[in-house]
Amino acid sequence: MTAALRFESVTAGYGPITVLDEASLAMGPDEVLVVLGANGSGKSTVLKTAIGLTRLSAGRIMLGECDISVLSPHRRAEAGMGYVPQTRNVFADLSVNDNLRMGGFLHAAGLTRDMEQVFDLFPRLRERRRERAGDLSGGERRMLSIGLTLLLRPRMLLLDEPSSDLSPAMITAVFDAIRQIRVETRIPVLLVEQNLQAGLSLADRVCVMVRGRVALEQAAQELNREQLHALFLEGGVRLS
Ligand SMILES: Nc1ncnc2c1ncn2[C@@H]1O[C@H](COP(=O)(O)OP(=O)(O)OP(=O)(O)O)[C@@H](O)[C@H]1O
Repeated sequence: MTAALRFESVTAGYGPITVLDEASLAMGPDEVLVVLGANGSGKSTVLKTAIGLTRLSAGRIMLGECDISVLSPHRRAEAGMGYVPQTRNVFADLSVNDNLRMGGFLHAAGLTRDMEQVFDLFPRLRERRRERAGDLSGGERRMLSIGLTLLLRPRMLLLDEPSSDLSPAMITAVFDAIRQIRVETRIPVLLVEQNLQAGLSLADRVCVMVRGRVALEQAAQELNREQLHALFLEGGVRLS
């Protein structure tokens, strides 16, 4: 079966700095692949490399049967890669409604329906749709950020630490929504997480990064907790 996204011995980084060191991983066409690892192990760099924001010095990246290693980020977005960054990417001075109207400009004909789908996923956004995005809580902004990406009708989702800086209740709401997106669309998801419990709750496959290398890639069901502990300790983080 052809993977939806595959890294083949990818070495990549920022300018002269190498972060990913011959990283290989594969995400099936109907799969949630969760990338775990300690702080600074290179998780976010995996996503940034997937969407073309780093310098690739060796290896290649395949989107289905296509080698996208030299495609620009906007071509990768056109090819259906929907990226939700960790940092806020909403227009603080615009209302929730106007953010979504701007985000949905590519599919204007179906915008009303698409916006309703976003509001169905995130009822909290419907309640606050006339308020400035800058006045939303961190969790609500994360919801809006995911909603904006969904309006592009992506063929895969790449999510960078959707749990970061959120309260437990917000983490539950955001992860329930990701689960719902999967039920409705079956699109594959590449999810970077530091929150082990949240990440594992969605994972079909797990990949653990240690200092820029893929130290483990395995079906979530087969995951050996001891091995996971050892890898996190190697990466400098003690699991609770
Ligand atoms: N724009 C950048 N320029 C130079 N170095 C960077 C840049 N972004 C990240 N790095 C470095 O790359 C390494 C991996 O960072 P990355 O953000 O991928 O790790 P991470 O596993 O996602 O960490 P965290 O969980 O803390 O977000 C770190 O040493 C970091 O300092």
